[in-house]
Amino acid sequence: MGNVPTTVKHCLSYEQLIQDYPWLRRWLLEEKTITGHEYPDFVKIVEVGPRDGLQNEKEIVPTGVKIQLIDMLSGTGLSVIEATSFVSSKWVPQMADHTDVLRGIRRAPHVQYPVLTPNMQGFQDAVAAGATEVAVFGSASETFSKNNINCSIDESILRFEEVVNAAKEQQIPVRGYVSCALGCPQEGHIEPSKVAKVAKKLYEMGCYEISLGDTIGIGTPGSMVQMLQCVMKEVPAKALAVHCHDTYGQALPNILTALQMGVRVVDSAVAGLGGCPYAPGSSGNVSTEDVLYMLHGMGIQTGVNLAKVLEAGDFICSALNRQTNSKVARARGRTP
Ligand SMILES: CC(C)(COP(=O)([O-])OP(=O)([O-])OC[C@H]1O[C@@H](n2cnc3c(N)ncnc32)[C@H](O)[C@@H]1OP(=O)([O-])[O-])[C@@H](O)C(=O)NCCC(=O)NCCSC(=O)C[C@@](C)(O)CC(=O)[O-]
Repeated sequence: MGNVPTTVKHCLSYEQLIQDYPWLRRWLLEEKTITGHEYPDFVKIVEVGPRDGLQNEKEIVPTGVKIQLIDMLSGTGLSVIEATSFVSSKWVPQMADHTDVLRGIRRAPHVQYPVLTPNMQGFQDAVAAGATEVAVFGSASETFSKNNINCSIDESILRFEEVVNAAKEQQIPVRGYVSCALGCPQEGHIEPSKVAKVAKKLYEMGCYEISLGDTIGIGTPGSMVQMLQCVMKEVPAKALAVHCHDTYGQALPNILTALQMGVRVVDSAVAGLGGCPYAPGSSGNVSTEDVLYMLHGMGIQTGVNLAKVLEAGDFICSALNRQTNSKVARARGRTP
């Protein structure tokens, strides 16, 4: 059953309410719609805090802290926790301990722990460290591709094909990212057709899910609609995820818009950690706590326990000696 405002609940019985308000009855019982939009019963959350959240930290975060964070998140009901990246430590020093992190975590049976692998070297190192799921990460912006992974978009596609083919042989699922889906820190506006082109290539080569990244958090529901309309001509909604940074405070409306359009997977980071080292000005990911609060408030299930995610957020904020970026955590007085 959906949520009925508590103030209203106290005045009238639930039965009385749904009898008196046909629109409410329709929403709660029949159409599962809110103001005319269809929403899913369940949304999958992909927790990216340990990777996207921590990769930009200036001070090296102790490996033990990363492991403890992932272990705490494993007990929250999350089914996917992106653990680390097998990238060059010269490019991203914070992820240099990828092997120790992956080997150190206590894997929960129901949880996948994907890791980023930009090329065959990363893929081989990841598999040697015990990775059972990997992610390749491309971009819709030429400049960002060059800055982030030191190659053009076309070159990156060739590299990813190698990774995906090798992964297929070992039955390792591959997720694909398209960065700069709503704008680029260097090029500004990115045509939706460019996003769709890269998304299509990743999907056709065998990525089971394509995560569309608003890397610098610049999008609005308007640009999200335009981009998704274009991408959905090439990749089915069921294979798409949205990955929103909250630089301009647009992440939740953008996610809501994506859900209205049929997206069922949302990336987020505990405590709103994050920022991309190659995207100046990008702030944290949308916080997992805030996404859960919104979804649960709409009667959408996630299987994730908000209270336990708040505890993991307390832990990492204390370890980093910083305030949470989660509005829900702040509203609940959880500033370490
Ligand atoms: C892709 C490379 C490696 C190319 O880097 P490169 O310098 O072009 O690599 P190369 O092939 O020319 O090799 C140069 C050296 O790097 C080594 N190397 C080569 N590959 C690897 C590897 N996998 N792991 C470790 N070392 C590696 C290689 O062995 C060699 O070592 P040397 O002989 O000089 O000692 C580099 O550009 C890189 O590591 N980039 C990673 C950037 C990154 O992690 N960015 C953040 C993640 S993306 C993101 O955050 C966006 C996302 C996904 O969240 C979505 C969104 O928000 O939109």
